Amino acid sequence: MNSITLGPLSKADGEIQIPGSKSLSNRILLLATLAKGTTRITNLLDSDDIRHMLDSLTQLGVNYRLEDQGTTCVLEGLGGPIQADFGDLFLGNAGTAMRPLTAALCLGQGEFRLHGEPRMHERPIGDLVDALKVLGVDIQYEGEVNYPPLRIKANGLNGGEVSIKGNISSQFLTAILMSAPLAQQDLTIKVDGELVSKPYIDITLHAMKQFGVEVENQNYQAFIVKGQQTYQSPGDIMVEGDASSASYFLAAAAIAGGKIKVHGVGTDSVQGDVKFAEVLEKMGAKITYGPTWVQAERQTLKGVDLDMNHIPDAAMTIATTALFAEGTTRIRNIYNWRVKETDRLSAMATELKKLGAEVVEGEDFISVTPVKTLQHAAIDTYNDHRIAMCFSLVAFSNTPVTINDPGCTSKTFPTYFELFNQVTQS
Ligand SMILES: O=C(O)C1=C[C@@H](OP(=O)(O)O)[C@@H](O)[C@H](O)C1
Ligand SMILES: C=C(OP(=O)(O)O)C(=O)O
Repeated sequence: MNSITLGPLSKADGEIQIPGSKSLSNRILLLATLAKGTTRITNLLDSDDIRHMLDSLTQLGVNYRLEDQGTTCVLEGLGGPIQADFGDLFLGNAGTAMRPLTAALCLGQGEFRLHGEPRMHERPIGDLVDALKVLGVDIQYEGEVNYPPLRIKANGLNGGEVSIKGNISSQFLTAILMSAPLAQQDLTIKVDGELVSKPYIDITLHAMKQFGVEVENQNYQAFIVKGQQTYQSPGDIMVEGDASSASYFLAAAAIAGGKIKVHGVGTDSVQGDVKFAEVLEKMGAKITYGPTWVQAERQTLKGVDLDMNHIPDAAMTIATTALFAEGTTRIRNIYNWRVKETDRLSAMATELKKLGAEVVEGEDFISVTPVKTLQHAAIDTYNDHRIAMCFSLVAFSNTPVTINDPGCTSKTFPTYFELFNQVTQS
């Protein structure tokens, strides 16, 4: 298997322009498709998750052209539902393509099959399917109940009232929200139980607003959306930098000597993962912000004990940053790590232990206590981009680290190791 060995490194210094947000790129592509008018999207992320969305749009007859090495997309909106009669869509392991497209395809009239990589077929989607069935959709599982592949015979989406469980993934609610304005009547969506990853709903509502649709948000417990609306293209729209991708560079500076300024995310950002910088600050790092940048600088770090349900992706970066902090770090309320690219709770515990760290894996938490000297280990990445990226930080210890299958960062950040090498020194 392909692998890279990094470090030992002693310094992280420089400025980084972070690539576009995955969450915003896929939301904007879908909304631009449903909207009236042509949208010019700049700073689009060029990665596997976005390519799966774009390839699906091509198959569904949507016209767009890519410019600037895939970071600009000029897309002709349909001014309503997707018109295709048929589609057999491969969505890799992109939750932000699979879940929103499942709901959006129900708005039209065609027959569709949605499938993905083997892991996508292990990631639950039953809560979304149940809600779509209540809204009158003919949607079936091809194999195991609750998991893709799915088959849809679309005939529009009814309005009315629907409940959706919020405790597995916020992407199910995001999916229904984005399609709701094109439903046949007004729709009230009630959230059943706890809503995980709540800030991602703010990203959804923000993107919908940019396309001219307002949602009544009743304290994240119910959402009211008027039916029979038309999204309006804003014309030009820029995708802000990816706050989860920024986390690795901010952590690198907080751990190593030096200073890193990340451009593309800042106090103006709509992404919840910007709050990762606040966690670093709580650990002791020096953080400064501007509207579109964040800078981190090293100070002595100490462990924290925090609920990180709102920043599940960036929380993985905290798990490896914890190796450089005094005392124990406990990351709580992250149950849904288990249903992402891999079972992240189990995988993170296994790989952190390989380095010699003391790790406790709970049902919904992980705690990490560092040791003075880490052992050299070959880190397995489980086809999980974030495992590859967050373990690169181990290179700031006195021992090198080997990352197996580093190419898996292509899901959201194909140029990660290139940029990491640019701002780090031995
Ligand atoms: O809506 C989104 O863009 C996302 C929501 C989160 O997933 P969950 O809601 O499943 O936690 C996050 O982990 C994922 O990377 C992107
Ligand atoms: C959970 C993630 O991805 P997805 O959008 O496929 O859910 C992630 O990027 O960490």
